[in-house]
Amino acid sequence: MIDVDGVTCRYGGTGAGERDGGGVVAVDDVSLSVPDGEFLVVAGANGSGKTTLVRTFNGLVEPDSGSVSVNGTPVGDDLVAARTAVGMVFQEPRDQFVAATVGADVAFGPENLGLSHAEIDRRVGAALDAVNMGGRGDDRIASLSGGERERVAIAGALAMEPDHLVLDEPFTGLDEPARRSVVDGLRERHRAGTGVVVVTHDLRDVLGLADRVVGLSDGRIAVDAPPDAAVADLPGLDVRVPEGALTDRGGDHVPASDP
Ligand SMILES: Nc1ncnc2c1ncn2[C@@H]1O[C@H](COP(=O)(O)OP(=O)(O)OP(=O)(O)O)[C@@H](O)[C@H]1O
Repeated sequence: MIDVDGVTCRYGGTGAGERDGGGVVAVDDVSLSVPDGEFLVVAGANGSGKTTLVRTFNGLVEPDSGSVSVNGTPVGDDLVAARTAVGMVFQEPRDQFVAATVGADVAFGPENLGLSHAEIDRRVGAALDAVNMGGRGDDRIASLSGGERERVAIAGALAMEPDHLVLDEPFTGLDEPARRSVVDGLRERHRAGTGVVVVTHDLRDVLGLADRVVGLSDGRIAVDAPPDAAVADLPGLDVRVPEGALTDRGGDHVPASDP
């Protein structure tokens, strides 16, 4: 469980305690609980605070006020526990690769947990299988397509066996087959019990998978509802919803279409 309580984050300015004129308020007094196993979509226009908010979940961003705890422990008290429980896949996966080959990259996190070689191998194999990249451990990351890189980045997070997997705009720059492949992987993870948080300003790929949609506007929660109830309000937040979703949502997959 991730618990966000009255969190405010700002960039620039002179520091905590300053309400006005203190730089940009990216997240403004947000409270939110994310239960284990939930598929949550965090939507909102560019600059609405999505990335900043989710980065507080594992201490990548420290709030100026308010608190975040994971499984009951304040994030700042045990960063390793928070980063083990909350796996993060960044907006640009290139930023998070640390090794030249797929297998070495996915193994990096588990190696840092001090696990045995056998356990590391098991986790790497399971994580690559989960994203349909089984048997590709020796491939060079530089030789992969954008969709394959995204899936390797997801595998790297999965190998930590997180309670929650957080993905920031995972579909940017992917063509439809790649998007579909990532969506299928997320659906499987969710079915297997992992909580999934997807940050996006475009709901076409994930609305059908979501248990809940939180819409941000100017750093504040403007919508917090199941998808069926949320869709009517989302276009007002400059969030793209699938064609027909306002009148006829059904099934558990909304086909992606190119912009
Ligand atoms: N490192 C930073 N320094 C200064 N301002 C920042 C920084 N990161 C974000 N901001 C500002 O904070 C606000 C929220 O940004 P954030 O990236 O959290 O929003 P977002 O909804 O994820 O946007 P996007 O969809 O464009 O990634 C914006 O006004 C942004 O310009």
